[in-house]
Amino acid sequence: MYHLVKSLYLHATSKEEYSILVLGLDNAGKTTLLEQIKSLYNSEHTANLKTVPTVGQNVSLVDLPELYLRIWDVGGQHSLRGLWQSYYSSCHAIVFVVDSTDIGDADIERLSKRSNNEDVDGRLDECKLVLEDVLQNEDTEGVPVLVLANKQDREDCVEVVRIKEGLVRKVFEGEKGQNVRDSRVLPLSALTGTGVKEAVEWLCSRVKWNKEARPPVMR
Ligand SMILES: Nc1nc2c(ncn2[C@@H]2O[C@H](COP(=O)(O)OP(=O)(O)OP(=O)(O)O)[C@@H](O)[C@H]2O)c(=O)[nH]1
Ligand SMILES: [Mg+2]
Repeated sequence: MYHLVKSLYLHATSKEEYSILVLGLDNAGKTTLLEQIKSLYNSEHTANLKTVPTVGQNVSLVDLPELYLRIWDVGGQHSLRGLWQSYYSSCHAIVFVVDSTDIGDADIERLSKRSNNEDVDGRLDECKLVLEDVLQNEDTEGVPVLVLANKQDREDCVEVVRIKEGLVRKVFEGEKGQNVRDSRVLPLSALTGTGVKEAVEWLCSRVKWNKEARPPVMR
């Protein structure tokens, strides 16, 4: 009887916890995004928008009405990207943050046609290769991916529709895009907070949708 009551109590008081892995090149805005998420869902937290490059990881547990999100923000510098794969098998969704001001015109088809001395693409090629690498890893198979076109507050940003059509769709539909998976591209300004709520809402709906393939942990 005690055990029954205890398990009923635990069932009534516990919530599902899902892990979200935030990836992207260095300087994309991952840590700024995490700060905004924390301040949006925790009234006691004031966002620290004076970030420094992440060496290692930042992790936060976000308490939402229906579930918990454990958000992992990992360093995006080249030398740190090798660590990303150790998070893949236990994450429930991946957020890939793109700096919309550092990817030229976001048209990967034109990349191959340009001559070597034309340097107008910012980090488009690097961004494409890194995203492909994430999608190709067998441990990310079937994991929902949210691409965030960040820094949309800046005048020199590329619009989200171009990032979607010129870069993301081509990577996802290309031979390195791997299997069909749930994905979305959304605009964001991590600095001002515009688009943060929509991003979190999309993540919540997709991790629940995918919970048979990647079950949550109870907390
Ligand atoms: N204008 C603008 N600047 C942003 C935005 N998001 C981030 N930044 C700036 O971009 C720089 C890098 O932001 P971080 O959040 O530290 O980038 P990161 O992706 O965590 O970088 P790493 O930790 O090196 O991987 C900082 O100067 C931020 O203030 C944004 O939406 N708009
Ligand atoms: Mg960081």
